[in-house]
Amino acid sequence: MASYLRSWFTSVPAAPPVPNIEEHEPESDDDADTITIKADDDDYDDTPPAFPALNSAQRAATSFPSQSNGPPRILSDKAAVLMPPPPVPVLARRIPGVPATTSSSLSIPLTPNTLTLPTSTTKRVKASKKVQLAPGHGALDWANLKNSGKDLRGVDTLMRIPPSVLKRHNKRDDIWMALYGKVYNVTAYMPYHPGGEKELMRVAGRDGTKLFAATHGWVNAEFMLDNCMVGFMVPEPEPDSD
Ligand code: HEM
Repeated sequence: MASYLRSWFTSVPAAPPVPNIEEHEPESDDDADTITIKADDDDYDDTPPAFPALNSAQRAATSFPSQSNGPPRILSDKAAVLMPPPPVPVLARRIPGVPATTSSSLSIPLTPNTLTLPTSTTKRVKASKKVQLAPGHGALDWANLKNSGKDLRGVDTLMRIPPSVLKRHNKRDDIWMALYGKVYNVTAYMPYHPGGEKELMRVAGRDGTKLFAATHGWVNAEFMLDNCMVGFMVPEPEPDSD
């Protein structure tokens, strides 16, 4: 057994010999076919080529004598001859809130009223007085009802209506009002009014033009209520003097 093991160990082949690498200086640089790889990085010349090339026509044509051969000159404060800055416009020099004192004909007259800065950037928003309308009573619903062909006037013909007659129609279920000289039966419109029925009742049976214009002059009541019109406002007739 021991002899077997001995013979097994002694028959293991020996490791291959490590080659010994040595650096050699090239014998001669004159040989053009030989490319020599130098071991030391310090021997490389990393300077970039001159651009434009030193012997280029571009460089020869330059008008700066100091630049003829070297790299471009960097402008220093001393060497640079710069244009003076443009004059500052009069308006740019104004102080907000202070009227301009200049008498220049081109300056805009500044008054504290027009140019004072707002003291706050918060926009004051007037609280809306719109009411929650019942379902099915929006602007479109009213437009549909108005154009449905249903009689919303309650009268056969347009009439001449004096204030005394208008005054008789001042109840929730029979409400007329005058707007810009025309009289409307707004009974059907009541539940559709975004400002609520209470607001309309304030002008029930009287001329509501002033209040209407003060609240929402932009609303086109003439169009919205065209099928509710019952007549025109006229002055009260003179009592018979018999
Ligand atoms: C019968 C004629 C009238 C029509 C057709 C009418 C129509 C309207 C409409 C379309 C709006 C909504 C406005 C919007 O969206 O900004 C509105 C809102 C309002 N209306 Fe009238 N209106 C009438 C008469 C009046 C009158 C006579 C008053 C006052 C007495 C009044 C008081 C208001 C108010 C307070 C609002 C809410 C405004 C808000 O805070 O946004 N309306 N109305």
